[in-house]
Amino acid sequence: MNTEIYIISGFLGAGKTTLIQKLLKEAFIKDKVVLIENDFGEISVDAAILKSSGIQVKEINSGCICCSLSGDFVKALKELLKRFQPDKIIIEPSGVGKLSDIMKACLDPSIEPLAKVKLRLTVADVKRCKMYLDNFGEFFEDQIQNADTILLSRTENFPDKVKDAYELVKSLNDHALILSKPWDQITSDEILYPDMMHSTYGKHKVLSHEHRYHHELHEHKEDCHCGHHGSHDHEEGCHCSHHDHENKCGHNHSAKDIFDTITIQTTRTFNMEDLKTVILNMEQKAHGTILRVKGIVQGTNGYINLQYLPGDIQITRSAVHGDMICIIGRNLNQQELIGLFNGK
Ligand SMILES: Nc1nc2c(ncn2[C@@H]2O[C@H](COP(=O)(O)OP(=O)(O)OP(=O)(O)O)[C@@H](O)[C@H]2O)c(=O)[nH]1
Repeated sequence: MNTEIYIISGFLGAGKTTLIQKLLKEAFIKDKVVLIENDFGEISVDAAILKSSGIQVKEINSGCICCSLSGDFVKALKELLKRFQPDKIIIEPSGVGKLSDIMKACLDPSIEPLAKVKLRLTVADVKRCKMYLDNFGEFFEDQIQNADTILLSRTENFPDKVKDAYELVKSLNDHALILSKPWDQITSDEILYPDMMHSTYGKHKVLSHEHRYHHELHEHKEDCHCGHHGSHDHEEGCHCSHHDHENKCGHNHSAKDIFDTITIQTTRTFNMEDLKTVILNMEQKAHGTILRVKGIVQGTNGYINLQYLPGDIQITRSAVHGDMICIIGRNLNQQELIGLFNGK
């Protein structure tokens, strides 16, 4: 039997890892699952967290799957399929990865006989999606436009943002199913088998997955406006958003061109208050824009899980051990940030 591939994409901090934890617990509990993690730092914080779920995790770090590692990714995927013969593979691309690139790899002729993409899901944060679209549209749009299910996150915290977020993602992709229920009210079945379920928000034309992939793979004629061009030849006059720029790295920009990532290993023991102070100083010292920070560090009473998004800091106890912090942003001052976390 073919392995099923589930791609869980979404911009930085949208909730991909949280969703994967939910799926593993609720829906995939009896399955043999391998998870492919492509985190943005040198060490994957998400992989460490997800390994604690007891599943096989393959980390692909330091770069986006799509660009520098594209050949390696296909190779790694093939090896995993042959070695583990899993029922399911979950791929969590980096928050600044492009879903179209992951799809391209999964449709590689060497993968197709072994595994089929069952779901392309993008998580979109209702609070930040407009900001991400305005500032990092190339990545955000690609994730939204290539999804067949879009799951809105943080809807319970920001109910007033749900309608606008819904309209925004729908304007970018009107063939996807958009799910907007708070996650504690939505079952994994509703997420994974949406063809049988209904969304809470508006009516959707729901295509079966089979139909969607067929749609993706059909031949694109000159006047085709389907928005899902994957592998046709792009002429000069073509305005679709999926050009294969074969002369360069495979697409317009890779995450490395746009984002700075800093990985800090620290032996420092933090108390909660220290860490809060560091975070408060961080935005000032960074000089540029910090988009996401996450890490696991030693605390005075056990390990601490740090999750930061602009305007949102979460510091909780961690069952998983670690000594690493990853920061992603733009125009960051690396030395200042390393010094800050190391107490210098
Ligand atoms: N309240 C609320 N919090 C959420 C939701 N989704 C994610 N979070 C929180 O947001 C933070 C980031 O979530 P992750 O699941 O790590 O996000 P991610 O997309 O894997 O992040 P990156 O891999 O760094 O891009 C965590 O602290 C989560 O608990 C949601 O729907 N509601």
